[in-house]
Amino acid sequence: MDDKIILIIGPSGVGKDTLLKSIKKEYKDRVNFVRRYISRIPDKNEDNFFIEESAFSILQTNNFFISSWQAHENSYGISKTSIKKGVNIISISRSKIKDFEENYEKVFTVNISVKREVLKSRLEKRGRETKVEIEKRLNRSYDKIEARNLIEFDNSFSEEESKKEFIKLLEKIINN
Ligand SMILES: Nc1ncnc2c1ncn2[C@@H]1O[C@H](COP(=O)(O)OP(=O)(O)OP(=O)(O)O)[C@@H](O)[C@H]1O
Repeated sequence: MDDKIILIIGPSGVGKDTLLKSIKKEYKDRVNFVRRYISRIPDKNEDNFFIEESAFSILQTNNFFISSWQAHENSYGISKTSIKKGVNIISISRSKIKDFEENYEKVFTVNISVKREVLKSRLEKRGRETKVEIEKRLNRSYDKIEARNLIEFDNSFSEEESKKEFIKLLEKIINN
């Protein structure tokens, strides 16, 4: 099977980690859920590697990451060795799509979105950020996404419904 990279992008709080977590058990033998290195403590929806900022910069200097970025004052990275043969799913920054498209032929980018008021209520309910930080996230504006294979995914529905729709999409990509 050809290697495939499925990039998951979308604003903070849109439900990326929740969506990936919901399908993990079912797909763990068919899909590599790539864990990110993050310089903050992961919350309960995440399965990532937490490392100190100082360790992060050592890894970065030593070319450990295929892609790394800063978001909301934290560092995020994907190690080169964590991408495996077959299908890989990775939650990344929308600004880093090219890092993968330059290295892999079959890259699919799934843009997760919800309406502003849904995003607001999800961020408030999660309670990870302060009111001011939430307002900043809601007021961020986004440029047009440049991606080779861009797929839009509306995540405004219940977790159950979103999961079903996401599985449909995933099957299409895997069997494509
Ligand atoms: N379909 C859904 N229906 C209702 N609530 C949801 C849904 N999906 C996610 N949530 C809730 O919304 C909040 C944000 O979700 P999550 O942390 O998965 O977002 P994220 O996109 O991964 O954010 P970040 O990029 O900041 O890590 C969580 O509290 C989660 O429980």
